[in-house]
Amino acid sequence: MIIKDLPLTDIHRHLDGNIRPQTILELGQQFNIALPATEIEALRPHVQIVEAEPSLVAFLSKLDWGVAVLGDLDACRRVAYENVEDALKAQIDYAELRFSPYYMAMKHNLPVAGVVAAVADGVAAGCRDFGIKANLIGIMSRTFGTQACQQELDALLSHKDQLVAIDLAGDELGQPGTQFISHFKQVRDAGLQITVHAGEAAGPESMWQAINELGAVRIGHGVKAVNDPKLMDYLAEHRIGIESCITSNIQTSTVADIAQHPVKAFLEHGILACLNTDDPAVEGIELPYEYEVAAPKAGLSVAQIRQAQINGLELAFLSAAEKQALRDIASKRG
Ligand SMILES: O=c1[nH]cnc2c1ncn2[C@@H]1O[C@H](CO)[C@@H](O)[C@H]1O
Ligand SMILES: [Zn+2]
Repeated sequence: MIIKDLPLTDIHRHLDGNIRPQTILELGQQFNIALPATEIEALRPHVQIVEAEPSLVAFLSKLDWGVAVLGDLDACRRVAYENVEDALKAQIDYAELRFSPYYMAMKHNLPVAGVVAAVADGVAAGCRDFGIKANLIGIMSRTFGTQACQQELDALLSHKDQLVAIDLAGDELGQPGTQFISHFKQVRDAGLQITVHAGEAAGPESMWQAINELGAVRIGHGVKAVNDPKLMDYLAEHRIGIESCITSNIQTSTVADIAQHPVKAFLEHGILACLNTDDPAVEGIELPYEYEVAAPKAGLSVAQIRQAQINGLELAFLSAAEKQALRDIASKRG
């Protein structure tokens, strides 16, 4: 259940994993790109998860058509803008939208820094038109290796004033965090916050590495922490946030059975875990589904779901004053 008089946040939401199937069709037409289908229902299984995929990497391939139709910077601006509209429709008060400019630029050789500017522009226009608050997190797509990530980081840091944090996403098993120590030193030197996808495909050691060597203050997914009691204690004690994405974890086969999802154990342990979507259009879900269907199936009580909602704002990369402003707005409407 969503508590109406508390701010609703989605702080783990990939903008480039949330490109509408209809927009994929339209942009495909606009840029003369041959898609696997020309009609929305036939396209859907190519861009959306139908049943759980065998692995994270298999799941991630479903994002590929969405970025394949980004034929110019205006297309990037459009999907960024539509993402804010989607967030409003999902009742979200504050979103942290993350995106990988290299991944978005790749297919049509767009200028990577240009993609960052276009996304920032589209999100700013969306926030003005739809009246919600959003910040941007820049992603380094580890799947494409360390050199591509350095190029991606250069582009992101050239627009660092538009970003609140940097993330590392993609193939966690194939490209371990140990390869990205120098990248994250640059992120810390630039004064940006750090969240890292870890403990999703790889084990708890990947989370320790993200915290100790990369400087992560939040972890995306982190499901494998349940296998490491010392890490559970550490996360609680040091207030390292866990950005849980229950449905995503089922669809990537990271968690076999939703009733066994570790987010309940995290909350019981006093860890700051919150509920998020990950890639809503690809998953075919939205944030209310995570609160109203997925979280109860994962065994969360009403009080635990409420705590998760509170944690989402607590973990947000916002100042205390910005958080209070969001609380004030929500309490008036409740
Ligand atoms: O659940 C996830 N785990 C790891 N990486 C992800 C997930 N969802 C999307 N991406 C990755 O994020 C970038 C686009 O924002 C891409 O690198 C995509 O593969
Ligand atoms: Zn993610």
